[in-house]
Amino acid sequence: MEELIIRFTTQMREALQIAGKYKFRVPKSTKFQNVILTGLGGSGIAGSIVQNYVFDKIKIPFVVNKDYFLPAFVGKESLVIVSSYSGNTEETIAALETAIKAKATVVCITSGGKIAELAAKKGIDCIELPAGMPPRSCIGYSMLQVLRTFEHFGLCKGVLAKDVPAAIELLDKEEKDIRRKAKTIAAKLLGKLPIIYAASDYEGMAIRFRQQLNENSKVLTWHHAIPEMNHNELVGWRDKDPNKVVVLLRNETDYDRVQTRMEINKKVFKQYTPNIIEIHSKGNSYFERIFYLIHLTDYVSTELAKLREVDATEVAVIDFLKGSLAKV
Ligand SMILES: O=P(O)(O)OC[C@H]1O[C@H](O)[C@H](O)[C@@H](O)[C@@H]1O
Repeated sequence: MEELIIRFTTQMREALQIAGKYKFRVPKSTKFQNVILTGLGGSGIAGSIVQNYVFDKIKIPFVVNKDYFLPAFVGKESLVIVSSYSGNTEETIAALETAIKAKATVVCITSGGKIAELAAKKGIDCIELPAGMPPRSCIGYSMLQVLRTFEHFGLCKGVLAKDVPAAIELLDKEEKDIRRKAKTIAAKLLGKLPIIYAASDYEGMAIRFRQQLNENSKVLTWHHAIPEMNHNELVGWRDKDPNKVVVLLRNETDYDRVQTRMEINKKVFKQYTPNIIEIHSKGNSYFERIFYLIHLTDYVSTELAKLREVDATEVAVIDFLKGSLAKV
């Protein structure tokens, strides 16, 4: 896993090439009434992050779907982006079949599997990714193709040409510092329950970190977003527990009232745990900050795996689950 994280900016460069070369079958002038991205785990998360980004830009509804089913409104006027790295995730295949039946415009993002087969059979747009890696390590490949699709249909602009190259430069420059920071953070997480908080527009990022701690470090963790957690979860902070560690993902650009909330929240957390880690992003654009945080927290997850003496790559329990499901 660590080797894949080390080559993250190489992956991003390759992802830019894949995006640049891909020629869509569906014309860019096609207009939609809504957009749905369907995908699970390491492939669905790109959708959640892009959803946070386009929230204040996109003029039509955009729903991220992590299930077998699609919303009832999906029809001829919908764009359905099907994201599955392996192309074999049963929930995503089911959603693709529903999208085809509903006559939606479909774009698949995959390295192969049944989804690539179905896309070829039906003549559907399919952006192919290099195969053979764990899906969660391919977020650079998948996120850039989601952005490519959005840019093709005029749903956002400038990210691939400007923000992503700037992010690559930033990560290459910061690589040593990021790795050093990751080791320090992982040491503070060891043996504790991490509780991740971020501003709402970085909730996708908080989920990504949670998922990486689950799959790579093999730990339980939870996340919540601010301001929403100020209206419920904050009241749950009542018992002193030095085994909890709060991880605040912070950005210079976080809305000022949210930053004020974080400061007040810290005062509350401090009454119950001495462990508060603040991770500050770097970068001048949303995606520079996102890729900075992804890269840093990916390393945190593998450093924590090393400290816990677990294999970051294996997901035996998910294999067991899929094997059991296949028998039913
Ligand atoms: O991207 P996909 O191939 O559809 O996989 C979706 C998910 O499937 C499995 O559960 C893996 O353990 C996850 O890491 C992965 O993110």
